[in-house]
Amino acid sequence: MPRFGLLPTTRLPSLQSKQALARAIPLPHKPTVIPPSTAPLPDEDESLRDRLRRRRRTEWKRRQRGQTFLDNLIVSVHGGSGGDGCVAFHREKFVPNGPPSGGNGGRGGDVYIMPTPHLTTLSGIAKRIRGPTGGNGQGTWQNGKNAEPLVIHVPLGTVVREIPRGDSRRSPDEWEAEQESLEGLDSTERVQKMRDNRWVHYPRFGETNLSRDSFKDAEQALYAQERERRYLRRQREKDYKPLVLSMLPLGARHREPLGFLIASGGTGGLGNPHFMSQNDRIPRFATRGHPGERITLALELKILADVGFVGMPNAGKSTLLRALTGGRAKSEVASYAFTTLNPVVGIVRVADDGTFEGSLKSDQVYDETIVEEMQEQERIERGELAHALTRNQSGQHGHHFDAEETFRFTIADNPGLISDSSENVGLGHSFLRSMERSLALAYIVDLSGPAPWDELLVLRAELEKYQHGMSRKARIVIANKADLLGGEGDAEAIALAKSKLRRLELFVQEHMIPIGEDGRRLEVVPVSAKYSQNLTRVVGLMRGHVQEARDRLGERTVKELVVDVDQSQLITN
Ligand SMILES: Nc1nc2c(ncn2[C@@H]2O[C@H](COP(=O)(O)OP(=O)(O)OP(=O)(O)O)[C@@H](O)[C@H]2O)c(=O)[nH]1
Ligand SMILES: [Mg+2]
Repeated sequence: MPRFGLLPTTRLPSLQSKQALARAIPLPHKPTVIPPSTAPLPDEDESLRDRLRRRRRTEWKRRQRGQTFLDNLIVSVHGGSGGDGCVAFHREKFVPNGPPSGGNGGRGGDVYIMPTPHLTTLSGIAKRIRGPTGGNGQGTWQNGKNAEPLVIHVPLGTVVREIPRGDSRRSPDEWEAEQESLEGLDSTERVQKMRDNRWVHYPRFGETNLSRDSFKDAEQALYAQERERRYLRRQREKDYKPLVLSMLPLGARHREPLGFLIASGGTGGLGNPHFMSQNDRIPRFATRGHPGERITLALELKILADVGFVGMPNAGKSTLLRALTGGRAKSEVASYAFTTLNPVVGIVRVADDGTFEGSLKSDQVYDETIVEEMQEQERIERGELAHALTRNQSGQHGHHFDAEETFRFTIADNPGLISDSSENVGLGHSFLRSMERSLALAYIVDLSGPAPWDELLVLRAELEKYQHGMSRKARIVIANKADLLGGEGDAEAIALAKSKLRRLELFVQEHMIPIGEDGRRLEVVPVSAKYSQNLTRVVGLMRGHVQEARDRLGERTVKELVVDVDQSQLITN
């Protein structure tokens, strides 16, 4: 017996509040196996404090008026310098003049860039990034330690470009930096400084070394190597292509666990045994570590989601994203406005028969994040998760769907748009820039609100104010929270709900711009994101629109949008 007449399936708990819901959903319980925990459950105060904390963060973000959504950043990256080689001689009882025994320096840390799904903005990335320095060599042939690599985590959809020579935003590379540091010095001082940068001498032997032939030969060889390295590096710069870190959400596996190498660390210096020769049995010099590669990158966050959600705050965009991705996309859900502060991208995986990953768990309720966290905490307290299998182990999710999946598209859940967002009210609209290239947009409105049709007008106006013609990308109107209509299932309430939906449909037919030349109107789909109802229809429609847009764009443009990462190695070592 349906509780309301708009949606096909029902069986909803009758709920007045989130606390009631937490009690209403029976959780499997094993009291005989695990004794009840004495740890206190999260109480009302705690949840209130948490809620306040989250709200304060939102308020702060609002005061920034969208400026903290950083989608362009120039970063100067230095690979770590190599460690210095060591000048030492072996000392042992009864061996008065032991052989040279200085160890080599360790390699400097390489710097990698890695697309990471849970990041949504570039604002956490430092503008100057330096890999760790390698360890210095030590006596008794002890080589210095190689430094750990450093990984820069960036959001998916980040485009990485090297800033070319001649651009004022570019920082000097390792050779240019040295030249700058020598400016204003006379020629003797320059030579002296360059030697200091390259050589380590045995104490009090600096002067003597300079006059020895073995040192002069070694110095010449070192400069020749440097020239060759610089030549190869400059050659390689010509082949740099932008690296688009966006293929990965579409399921590509990481080739390298650390991401993509962007700046190699410098090699370590050589210890004094390396310079032993016929002419010099006791070399009293060693080389310093080489500086790491320096590169200036322009990072641009271009979220290349196929479908972008456009809706007012609290319409349920984040809940819908979570329901469509089977809970994989972690977008925060709460009952206050502007919960989502940055766009979040999720992947919808669809099988041939129209089922999608999110529809595998039919009775799943996607509630507010805080409620879900409380429920999870309760389960942990009861010890239920102690032996729980992971999602992949239990086969409910993930690889299990791989065989059935025939189509996938990405969705971007955006912050709420309100009237005058274009005047930078609310969170502003800077995030829309990341959606300009979405293939389609979906309006999300709250069907339980007093006038969902007015929401549509505001949303369309804001899109148009941002970019003329942008609202033409809208393909579908999702009328969410349909479960709140229909009262207790009485005929009168159902009739009312139906007439409200009908009114919304009529409004869309009369006032919203038709899609394409054939005059097709936006389709209105009533859903309940929270209880995953009627979502198969939404997925079916979105799939059609994405497919259509991809076909229309043609092969060439799609390739431009999604550059194959394999072909665009930024560094070709
Ligand atoms: N009853 C019901 N409540 C829903 C549904 N979808 C979302 N909600 C609730 O609506 C509130 C807002 O949901 P969100 O998903 O955070 O909304 P949003 O559009 O992402 O909001 P912002 O991020 O602030 O723009 C939460 O309290 C949700 O639990 C639904 O289908 N039915
Ligand atoms: Mg949200």
